[in-house]
This record gives sequence, C-alpha cells and structure tokens, in this order.
Amino acid sequence: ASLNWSYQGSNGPDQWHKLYPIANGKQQSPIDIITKKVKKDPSLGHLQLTWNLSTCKEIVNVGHSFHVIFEDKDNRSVVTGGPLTGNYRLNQFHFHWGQTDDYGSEHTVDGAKYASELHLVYWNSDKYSSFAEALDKPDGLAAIAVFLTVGSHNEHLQEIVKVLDSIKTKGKKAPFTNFDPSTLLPGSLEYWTYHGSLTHPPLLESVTWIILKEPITISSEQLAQFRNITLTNHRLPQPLKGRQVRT
Ligand SMILES: NS(=O)(=O)c1ccc(C(=O)NCCc2c[nH]cn2)cc1
Ligand SMILES: [Zn+2]
Repeated sequence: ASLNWSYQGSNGPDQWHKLYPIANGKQQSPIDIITKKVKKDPSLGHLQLTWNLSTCKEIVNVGHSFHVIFEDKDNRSVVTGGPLTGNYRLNQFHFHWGQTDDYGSEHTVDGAKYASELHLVYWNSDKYSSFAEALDKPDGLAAIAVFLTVGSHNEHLQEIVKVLDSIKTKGKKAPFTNFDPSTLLPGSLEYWTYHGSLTHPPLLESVTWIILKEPITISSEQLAQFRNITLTNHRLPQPLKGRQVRT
C-alpha cells in the first residue's frame, strides 16, 4: 500500500497531524534531552539484553527506511530490566538519517544533533501475543536508541551497508541471518528513559524510550549508502509537555 505520509513535501512531518491527530499529542517522540533537567532515579536498574543470532531473518526496504527483521515467536532475543517490567521481544531494528552528515538523529542532547540514530524495537511479550497487538498499548513497546556519530568506518555496520545494494527498491527483501545486534551497541549501557511514541505514523504513544548515552561511529561513506534507500527520514524533536526524563 502506498503511504499517505513522507518526510518531505506536501505530506511531510508538519502535515502528519491532518491524518494522524496524535502528532500533536502529549507524549510524542523524539525529544531534545536537556541533561540538566534529567532526574536521577535510583529505582532504575541496569538493562539486561539477551540475543540469539538465530532470530535474525531478513532485511527489507520499507520505502522510507530499511528494517532488519527478527523472528519473534519466542523469547530468544529480549530486553528486560532498566525501566521495563517483564520481557520485551525484539521485532526489528532500523536507522534514521538526514541529507547531510550534520544532522539526521531524531533525539538530540542539549540541542546537539547526531548524524544518525539506530532504533531497536521491542514489544511486551509478557502481556501481549504479538507486535501488532502491543502496538497501541501504553506499555506495549520499548525502543533502544543508539546515536551514530560520523567518524571511523564501522566494520559491524558494513555487514548491513553491503546488502543495501540488493534492496534498492521499496518492498525488496534479502536474507539477513546470524547478525549480532550487540555489535552495534557502545561499551556503556548507561541510558536516559522517558515515555513517548513511534516517531512516524501511526505515531502511537506506546513506547518506553531507552536512549543510550554513548554513541557508536559510522563513516561518511557508509552514511552516504543509507541515502541510496531514501534521502532523509528523521522527525524533529517534539514538545516535552511536562514529561520527566530519567536516568
Ligand atoms: N521510529 S520508531 O519509533 O522506532 C518506529 C518503530 C516501529 C514503527 C512501526 O511499527 N510502524 C508500523 C506500524 C504498523 C504495524 N502494522 C500496522 N501499522 C514505527 C516507528
Ligand atoms: Zn525509528
């Protein structure tokens, strides 16, 4: 089905509210993280991540991005701990980027934009029976965000970049197995967390955001390859509307 929204032109982010009124809601994402306003919450634990490489299945061009898809019929690749109650199962991961290396992340930190942002998207498999069922529940989804800063070539990212040529058109898929997403995480799992939304339509306010403080690197050449899928796919920060960011 052709999408009724895009990142540029007449159905770009400023118009999304016409078809998706929640775009002007009270818990929209992304946000700018103002570090001096972040609240230390001693009740927040460490993130506990489990990966099983057998769950990684394929990579798909979804038009406005590409998704690495995981088999999520059992709890093999999960996250728990941190701000979460129970187990959340990995469904897919994807990236956001911009037209130049100067911007492209969705979340920002004290106004600073990174070149790109990785989102690992999970759903609450203790309470719901599928991603689609969890999609619109307040405790339905969790997303781990990792900032990408332009620097040295990233060998682990290259595994992904090198298959993009085989999925150049919307709807194209390629097998993508045995990839270890933990190779895309920074050394520290220190994080900020807040409650927000999907960052593009349907913009549902069902996401517990977990944003890692330490970025990983991507080279300018690797970032240029992302743009062969689409030129830009990041939403700008949205009003906090009284929400508290914790760490
Ligand atoms: N950038 S992000 O906030 O991590 C994000 C993650 C997932 C989705 C998503 O799953 N969108 C499709 C919704 C759907 C499924 N079936 C019918 N509609 C959107 C944004
Ligand atoms: Zn995303």
